[in-house]
Amino acid sequence: MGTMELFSPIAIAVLGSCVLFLFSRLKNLLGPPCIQGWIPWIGSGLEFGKAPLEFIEKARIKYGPVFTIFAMGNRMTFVTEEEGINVLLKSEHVDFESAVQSPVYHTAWIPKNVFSALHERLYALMKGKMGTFNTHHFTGPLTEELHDQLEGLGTHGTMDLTDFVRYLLYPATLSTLFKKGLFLTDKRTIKEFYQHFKTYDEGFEYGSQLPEWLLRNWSKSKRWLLALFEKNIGNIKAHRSAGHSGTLLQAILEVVETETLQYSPNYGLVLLWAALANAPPIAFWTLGYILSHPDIHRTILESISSVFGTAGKDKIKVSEDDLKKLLIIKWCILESIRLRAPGVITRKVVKPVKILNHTVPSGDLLMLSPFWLHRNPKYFPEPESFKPERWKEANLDKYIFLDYFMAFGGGKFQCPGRWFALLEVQLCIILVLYKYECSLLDPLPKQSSRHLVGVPQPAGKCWIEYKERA
Ligand code: HEM
Repeated sequence: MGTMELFSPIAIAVLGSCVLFLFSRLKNLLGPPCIQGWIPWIGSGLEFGKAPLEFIEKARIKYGPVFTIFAMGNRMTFVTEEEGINVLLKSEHVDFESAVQSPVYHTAWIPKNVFSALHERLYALMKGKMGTFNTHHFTGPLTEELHDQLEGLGTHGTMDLTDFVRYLLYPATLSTLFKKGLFLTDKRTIKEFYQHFKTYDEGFEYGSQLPEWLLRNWSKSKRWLLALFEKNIGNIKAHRSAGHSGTLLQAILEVVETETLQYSPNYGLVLLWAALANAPPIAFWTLGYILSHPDIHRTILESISSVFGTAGKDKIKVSEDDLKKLLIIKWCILESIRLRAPGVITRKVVKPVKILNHTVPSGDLLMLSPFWLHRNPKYFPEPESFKPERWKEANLDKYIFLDYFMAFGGGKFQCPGRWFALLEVQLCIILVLYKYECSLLDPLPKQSSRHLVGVPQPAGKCWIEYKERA
């Protein structure tokens, strides 16, 4: 073969792809162990998709503290211990925005350029408005809204606990963060709203990855919710109660509209999901855990009586001081969040990073599972037990959680709604247990392991019986 032939375009292309192939194998060799299945692109997606939470824990046991799962064209590298967690939370070479841009586009049609242009400003705004200096502004309005809802429950009844907490928290959250009385006005809209939000929330994870034509019902509900915001956006912007600086959504829309007039309903939808997807299931789990631990239930009732007296009929006001005296309830909420933490948080690797003796290549999604991290006995002794008293060790006065508690994520973009979420669940539990004698009619269900995004939902129904205190 002559030199000219050796350098023909075909030979160069073949040689080039061999080098690329070898290079990618080498990258894989240096990278963490990879579970890649045998079907191109889908990889281990089929098995992973069936029960993702269990799949990642089995992978950790088999492959060690850092491993990669290849599924649906994505490389997801999981970190489970200090070294990897530090990289995920602190390295300059991993990025939050690049990791969530695509899911945000799929779930709310916000284009990547708009999202990047606005994200830092909106995050700073939410962190301020719902931060520790400001949460006390929400205590009064949330309490009032919850009282109104409790009145609708009557003197006694039975209800599915999931519906019970939604019925209390959806209107209270929307009125406080969006606009008083938003959406939930007449019976028909309430029913439709609940149905569409449920479908949207349940399909959120698939919707964030798969093409929309595969998910017709989900897509219909997403469009319905977007149309609802479109119809109401003028009204939301116009409505200001006297002497108030406006709601969180109003402030967000002001910032969005400095950049574009087109995507206000889309931002409404993102905030709707963030505000309603996690806190109500946490209220479910907390009430569920309290009511299925008689000693803890009794201690809580005693502390509520010592602060507000025993009669359950008054529309009590709750002060910051009262909340401090009811620390046991906050511990129960945090312990429930520990045990029912989101399946994953994620960042994108933008420059290769070294974790233990592996190099994780750029383009990988770096993933951490708060749910499993909270079950590591190295970080939380007796991890499966519901032990509110472990929160004694946390410096909650200084707003510091326990080490390795990662349910709200961490680093620069930790959940900006965490203090608001804790407050609303606290108020909900106080007011329910003050007004009603409650008991569960079913054993507390297990968590569903179908989803990785957000707080796990219960796998089955659980009914609550409530009766006004004499
Ligand atoms: C117990 C309830 C909640 C849990 C467990 C939770 C958890 C989380 C987690 C894990 C993240 C990702 C953080 C990261 O990747 O480091 C997040 C982000 C976020 N959360 Fe929450 N959250 C809760 C309630 C709320 C509430 C009530 C709001 C109210 C609006 C909210 C608003 C947000 C927003 C807007 C983001 C995205 C922040 C960004 O774009 O940078 N969350 N949350």
